Amino acid sequence: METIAGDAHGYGWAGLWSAVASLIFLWSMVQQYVPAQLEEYLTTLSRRLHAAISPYVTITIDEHVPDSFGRSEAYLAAEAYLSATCATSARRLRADLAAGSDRMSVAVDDHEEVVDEFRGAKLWWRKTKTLPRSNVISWSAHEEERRTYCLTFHNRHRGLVDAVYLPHVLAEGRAATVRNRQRRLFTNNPSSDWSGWDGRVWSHVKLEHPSTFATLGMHPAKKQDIIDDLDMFRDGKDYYASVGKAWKRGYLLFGPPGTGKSTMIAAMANYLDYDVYDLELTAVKNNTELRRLFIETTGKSIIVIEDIDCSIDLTGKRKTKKKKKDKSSKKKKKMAPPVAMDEENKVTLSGLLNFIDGLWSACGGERIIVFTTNHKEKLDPALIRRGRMDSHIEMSYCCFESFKVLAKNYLHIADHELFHEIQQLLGEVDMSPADVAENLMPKSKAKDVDASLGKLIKALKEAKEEALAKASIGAVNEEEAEDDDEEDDSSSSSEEEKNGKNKND
Ligand SMILES: Nc1ncnc2c1ncn2[C@@H]1O[C@H](COP(=O)(O)OP(=O)(O)OP(=O)(O)O)[C@@H](O)[C@H]1O
Ligand SMILES: [Mg+2]
Repeated sequence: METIAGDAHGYGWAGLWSAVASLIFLWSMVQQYVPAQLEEYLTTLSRRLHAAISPYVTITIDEHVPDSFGRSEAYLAAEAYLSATCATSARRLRADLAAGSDRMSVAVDDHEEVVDEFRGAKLWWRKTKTLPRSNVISWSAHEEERRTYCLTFHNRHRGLVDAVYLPHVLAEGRAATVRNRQRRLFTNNPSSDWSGWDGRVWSHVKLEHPSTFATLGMHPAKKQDIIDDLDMFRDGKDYYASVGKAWKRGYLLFGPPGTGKSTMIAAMANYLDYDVYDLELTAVKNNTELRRLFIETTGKSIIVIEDIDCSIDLTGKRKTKKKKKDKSSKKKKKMAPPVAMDEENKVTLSGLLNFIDGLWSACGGERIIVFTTNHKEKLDPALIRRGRMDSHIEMSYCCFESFKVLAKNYLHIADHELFHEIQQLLGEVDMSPADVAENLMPKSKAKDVDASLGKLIKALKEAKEEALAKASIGAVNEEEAEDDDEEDDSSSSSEEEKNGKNKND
C-alpha cells in the first residue's frame, strides 16, 4: 500500500511538474507569437475591467523614463523613502554597495510588498520587475529588466495622496538620499575624454577631508559669522524664491598662502554635507565646455575655482581699452597675462560671469561657488562684485585666537605660561597658520608641549628679525632712490637752465 501510495504520489508530482512546464512553455510561445498590439489591447482591457469594479487606485513609478539617462528621480526618491520608513516590515530586502561608498544600502526586494500608513490612510507599495520580451534584442543594460513601484490606495484617499503624500515621499526620499550618500570630490576631465564610452565630464573620489569649523584657526566671531551665513543659505530655499533670486551664493576667499582658504572650503563642505566640484579652469577650452560642466553639477554642492587669478586671463577687455601709459599701468600690464582674443577657443570673463549668475545658474538650486586668490586686487571688479561673490572673506595671518585653536588641535592645551610671549610676538610678526601649525607639530608621539611652543617662539623671533632686516634694507633703498631722484632733478634743472640760457642766447 505504502509503495502504491508512494508511486501514486510520485506520479502526481511528476504530472503536476509537466503541466506547469507545459504552461510555462505555452506562455513563452504566446509571448513570442502574440503580436505586441494584441498583448497591449488585452492588458488595457483587463485594467479597465479592474478599474470598473475595484475601489482601489494604483500609481506606478518606473525606474527609467523614456528619453532620459539614468534612473528616474521619482523612483530613486520612492526607493529611499521606503528604505527609510517601511523596509523593516518587508520580508525580503536587497542590499547593495553604491559605487565609492562604504555603506550598504538596503531596499525592498523585487515583488515584495510593504504597507505604509499616512494620516489614517493605508497605502500599499509593491516593487515589480518585468523581463523583456525574449525576441527583443537590447543594447542597454537598463532595458533588460524594468522595475516599477506600484502604489495602491483607496480611491477616497486620492486627494490626500496627490496633494500631500506624494510630495512627502519625494521630500523625505531626497532627504534620506542626502543622509545616506557618500560625499564626493569631483574634478573635471579634459574634454578629449568626454566622448569616451561613458562620456563623463567629472571624475570623483570620496571626500574625506577632516577639516571642520572646530579645527579651523580663525577669530571666533568671524567664524561664527560664516557659520550663520551658511545656515541662512542652507535653510533659505523659500527666502531665495520669495526675493526672486537663484538659490546660490558666492564666496571669495582671499589672503596670503597658507592662511587656510582650501581648509575653509573643506570645513564648509563638511558642515553643509555638500559635494565639492573642484573646477580646474586651465583644462577647460572654451565657454561651451564651461557651460556643459556646470550643467552636469548637482545641487547641494560647492563649486570651487582655486587661485582664480592664476588659472585664467580674467582681465576682460576693459584693460585693453585703457590707453593711459603711466608707470603704474605699465606695471599692471606686466602682472596680467595676455588678454583672450579668440573667444571661441578660450574661457572668457563674460563666459565665467554667465557661469556664475546668468542663465546657467538658474538650472538648479542649492549651489555655492567659491573662488580663492592670493591677489584680490588682480581680479576684475565685475567678477567679484556683490551678487556674484556675495561674501568676501579675508583669510589673514595667524592671530592669537587662531593660534589658540591650533594649540588645542595639535597639543591639546587651552593655556600655557608661554602663551603670553606668543601673543606678543604674533602681534608683531606675520606668520601664516600653516607655518604656525608646522611649528606646533610634535616631533614624536609623546607630545612635548614646552618643546613645541619653544620651537614656535624661536621661529617667530627669527621671522621678526628677518622682517626688521628687510625693513631696514627697504629704508636704505628708498633713501638712495630719493637721493637719485634729487640728483636727477638738480641735473635736469641745471640742464634746463643751460638750455634756457642757450635759448635766451
Ligand atoms: N586657519 C587655519 N586653521 C587650521 N589649519 C590651517 C589654517 N590655515 C592653514 N592651515 C594648515 O595649513 C595647511 C595649508 O593650508 P591651506 O591649504 O588651507 O592654505 P591656503 O590658504 O589654501 O594656501 P594657498 O593660498 O597656498 O592655496 C593646511 O593643511 C592646514 O593644516
Ligand atoms: Mg589653497
